[in-house]
Amino acid sequence: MATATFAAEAELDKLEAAQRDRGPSFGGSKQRVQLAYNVSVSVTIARKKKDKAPARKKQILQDVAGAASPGDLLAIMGPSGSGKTTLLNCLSQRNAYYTGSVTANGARAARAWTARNSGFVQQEDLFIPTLTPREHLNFAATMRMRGDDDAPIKADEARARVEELILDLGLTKCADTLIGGQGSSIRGISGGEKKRLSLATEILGQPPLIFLDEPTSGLDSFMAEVVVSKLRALAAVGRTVLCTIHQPSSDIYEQFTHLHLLAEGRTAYFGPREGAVEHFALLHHPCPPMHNPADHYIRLLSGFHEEGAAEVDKTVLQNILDKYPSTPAAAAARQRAQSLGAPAQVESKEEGAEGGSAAAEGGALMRYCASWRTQLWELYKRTLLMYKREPILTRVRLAQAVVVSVMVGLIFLQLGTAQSDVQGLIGVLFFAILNQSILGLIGVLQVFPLEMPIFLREHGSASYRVDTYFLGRTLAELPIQLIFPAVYGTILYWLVGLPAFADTFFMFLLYVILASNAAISLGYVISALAKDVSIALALGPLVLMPLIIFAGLLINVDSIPAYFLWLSVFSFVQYGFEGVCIIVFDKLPTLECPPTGFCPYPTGASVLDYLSFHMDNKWRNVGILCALILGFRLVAYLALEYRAKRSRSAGY
Ligand SMILES: Nc1ncnc2c1ncn2[C@@H]1O[C@H](COP(=O)(O)OP(=O)(O)OP(=O)(O)O)[C@@H](O)[C@H]1O
Repeated sequence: MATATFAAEAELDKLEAAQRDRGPSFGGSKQRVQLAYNVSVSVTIARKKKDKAPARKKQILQDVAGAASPGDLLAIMGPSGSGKTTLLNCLSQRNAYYTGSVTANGARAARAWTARNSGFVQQEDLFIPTLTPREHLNFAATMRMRGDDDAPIKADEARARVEELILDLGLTKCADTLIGGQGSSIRGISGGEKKRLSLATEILGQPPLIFLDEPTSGLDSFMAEVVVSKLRALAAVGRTVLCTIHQPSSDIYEQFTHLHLLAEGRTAYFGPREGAVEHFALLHHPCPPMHNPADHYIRLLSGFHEEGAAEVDKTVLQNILDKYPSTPAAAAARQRAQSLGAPAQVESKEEGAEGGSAAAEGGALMRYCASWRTQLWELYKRTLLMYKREPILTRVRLAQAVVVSVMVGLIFLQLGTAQSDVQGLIGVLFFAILNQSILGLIGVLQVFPLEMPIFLREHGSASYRVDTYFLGRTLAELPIQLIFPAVYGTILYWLVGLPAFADTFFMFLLYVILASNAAISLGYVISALAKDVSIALALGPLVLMPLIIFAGLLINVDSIPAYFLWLSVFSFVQYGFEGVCIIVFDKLPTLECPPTGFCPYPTGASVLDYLSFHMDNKWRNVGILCALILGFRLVAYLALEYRAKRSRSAGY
């Protein structure tokens, strides 16, 4: 065992020397982290209503212990379902519901500390598809990089670091190509390039600790080797690198300094890579000559103890797992973990021995690198760029506003003031508000569900706050949300021939814009709460329907049942409709009556009476619409905060 450790250290020395010769490249880490862990995870499987079986606990990880120090490239290996991702999530504090301990340099690794001092490369590559790798990295650098004095890094230094990484990770060729993917029509960069971009994003800030979940998944063997050799180079300059990996090729396997082999949530081996050969030989399962040891171990841990065996034999696996704690490898692992700072006794977070648990910390304040203003500005710019790069949606919405207003304007072309025009006037005023409300609400339903995984990831890695994200995103959309209803309202107003008074026209536009924005704000609430786009699209019309019914046309506002009055309070369609009716009919003091026969609406005021609308509500409705806009937006923001908090404490 000692021989194996020395061999690994000698190899590390060689790599470090090569790295020094090659120049600064990945840059050394300011801090060094020794990680030691001993964790268990269990989940409660809820009782099904049908069968009478009680709820039961499922053990996912059981006393899984190990350690990693600067220079280590630790591979967490095991068959599918063995607990690799769960372990990585515990070590990176993304899973807060473990018992046991994870220490960094001898102290409990708190969640906020880990978020600041580690990079986490997820299995799934998540990027804004309309950005280029260079833009994405520059954004990440501004948000996450700190200088030597712990202050945000200067812009030129950040750019230089981005260029260095682009070069180091072989991204030069695709640096200015749109990333694509994520449901966008842009084809974008390749899977290997995305994986290297993920790695570049996470090591930008030179974190001393790097976690990677299946960094080679979806890559061809050459690209997989390239990625793992980059990880080895990162370890060689003093980083502590831990990754899960399913079944590495022998060349990739040779790059790892340490292994943590898992099966059924238990440790089958922890220690230096070379020591595994000796360990399995000791257990009478030596790796056959000329075999990839990784294949041999995974076969054993999957229960196939002989090459070519068709049936799973769990007794061999149980034997390996049961014997592990009493092997020299386990003793060495315990000694190493203790020397790297693991507590002698495992303490349980659930029992409160660890004080503030990571779960409780989930809601604690994260420390951000960029200032509040910088975050807001960068997020605002990024959203604008996204709209600029995919202009089709914006163009379609503008076309919608123009086409609908022209069409409706032509249907109600130049209405007069005769009794027969009153129905048309009421109808077109209702439609003016209704149409913009529906389009506004539906138009934003997909905003947050589509971006949620990226938002949660970026927020989770302390790139930006929830409020700056929400404000940046919504402020960038504001010009569209003001201009399009204004275009729609202007065309409709003059085609229909509504009273030609400047104040009436501008008040009309104000109501159309405010009602549309109240609907958009409600759309943000649904969008922030919905788990995915389809749920948001199903909820949107459901929520909007009663608000339309209570607008004052389909049912008189005085006839709304008492038990629904609370709901009608939120009907922005009603406030907008009443508002436009007030300003238009106020300017129509007399409506032409037929020479003979019934004349139900001799004046504009009689129309308002019929609708139970009140002149005094003209400015009150403006105020209520503004309050609804702010209120709905506040709720949407709180919904995002809630989701971010849940994701921080539950692990993502
Ligand atoms: N929240 C949960 N509830 C119930 N079972 C869970 C939960 N999370 C994980 N598991 C189970 O725990 C086991 C380990 O899961 P984990 O994702 O860590 O395995 P893995 O080794 O990473 O698998 P793979 O290689 O397939 O990604 C699996 O059987 C999984 O189904």
